[in-house]
Amino acid sequence: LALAATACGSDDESGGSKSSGELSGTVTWWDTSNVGSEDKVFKKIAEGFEKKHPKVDVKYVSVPFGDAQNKFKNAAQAGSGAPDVIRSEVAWTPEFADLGYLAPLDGTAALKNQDDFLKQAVASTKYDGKTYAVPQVIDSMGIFYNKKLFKDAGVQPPASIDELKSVSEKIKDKTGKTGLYLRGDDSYYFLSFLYGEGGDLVDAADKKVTVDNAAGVKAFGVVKDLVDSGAAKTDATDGWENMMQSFKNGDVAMMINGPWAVADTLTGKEFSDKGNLGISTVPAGSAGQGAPQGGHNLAVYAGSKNLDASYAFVDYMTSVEAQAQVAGELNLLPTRTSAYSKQQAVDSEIVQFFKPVVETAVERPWIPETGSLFAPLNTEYTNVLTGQTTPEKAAKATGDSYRKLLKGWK
Ligand SMILES: C[C@H]1O[C@H](O[C@H]2[C@H](O)[C@@H](O)[C@@H](O[C@H]3[C@H](O)[C@@H](O)[C@@H](O[C@H]4[C@H](O)[C@@H](O)[C@@H](O)O[C@@H]4CO)O[C@@H]3CO)O[C@@H]2CO)[C@H](O)[C@H](O)[C@@H]1N[C@H]1C[C@@H](CO)[C@H](O)[C@@H](O)[C@@H]1O
Repeated sequence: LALAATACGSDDESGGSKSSGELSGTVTWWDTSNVGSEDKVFKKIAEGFEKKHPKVDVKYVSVPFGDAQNKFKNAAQAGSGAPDVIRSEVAWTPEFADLGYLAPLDGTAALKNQDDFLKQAVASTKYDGKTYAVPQVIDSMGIFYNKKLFKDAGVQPPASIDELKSVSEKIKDKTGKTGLYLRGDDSYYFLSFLYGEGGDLVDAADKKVTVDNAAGVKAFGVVKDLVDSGAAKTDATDGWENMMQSFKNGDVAMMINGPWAVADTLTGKEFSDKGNLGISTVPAGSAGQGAPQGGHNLAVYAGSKNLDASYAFVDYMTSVEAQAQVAGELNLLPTRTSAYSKQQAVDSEIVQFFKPVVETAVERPWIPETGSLFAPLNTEYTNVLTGQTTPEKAAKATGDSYRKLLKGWK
């Protein structure tokens, strides 16, 4: 890859910047954040970078989350059309790094005060002993609930699957509404149920596929029963839209979701008084309680022609000030410890709720294949919820797919 010589100074061989003068040129940034809610704030912060560096022009490109991973891989592979900076989801980062598409950031201006980052947020940015991204947001999941519906039904947030079912039954009796919207087209929304039965997708330490063990079968049975019993409603497609509309319109009393859903939720008629939005921990299963860890990093494309400005942009967008603003305006979780004591983060009930949740969230193995575990799981999960397959068959089919993906794993 040709190392870029910026307009004012050149990068030395290591990619570190020796340019003494002002940064200049363009930085194209692919942002995957939700359009209409999150994107506005990230754009605003990026404009602050341009004010600080008047000779740099940030080209903001909004790329849907569902398209960005493949779009970036295709562009990087073709060597044309890739952005300078990409918002790289935690599972994409090890894969992009493994493919050589990301610039190592150690020793560059992108990485400042590394010790300030939460260790579980840093984990997905490290690959083969190098740092390939900077953590921007970290997240996990909880039960979002409609306090008015809960009051009308005389119920409290459910702490277990059994309580989830009894609470849903009371809500149905008293208000006619369905208790839970369970997203059916994205198996990330299955993980808290899998962890609740003591299961997991894989055991990376033992290089063992575990999604098809007894706990995995049981977990598929739990979510199937939630739908079959009427405690939850689901859809095989357009899950995000249907879940958000149902909850925002008060058609369901609960959804399991994460901080990235808050800004959009608060635009719903049921939550014009944001005090009506309650949030609680995901229900425990028969073996325990756990929610998944997700989030997003900012990474620099290895073939960027403007590494210096890209490093500076990544540093700026993940700074304490930027993270505090994002916590205040979007209720997203900082990845810097120091950001949690900033007033905007302290004042956010959502951030304060999720802080201990992300500290105990279940981490996935940050290996290049981690992101690829969801496509086969999505198929089986959706088919279980729509009655097209059984928990036993779904677990087995998923396990078989994983053993094809993870060469040599048991
Ligand atoms: C299937 C996909 O499986 C995995 O994704 C996992 C992911 O690894 C999990 O961590 C989890 O992500 C959380 C996330 O952590 C959490 O923050 C939130 O993100 C918010 C943002 O916060 C919000 O700002 C906004 O952006 O919107 C975001 C989304 O709401 O919610 C996410 C969960 O939705 O769950 C993902 C699964 O969804 C793979 O990584 C691929 O993405 C794969 N898709 C490709 C697979 C290709 C081959 O089939 C196919 O050809 C391609 O077309 C498909 O693109």
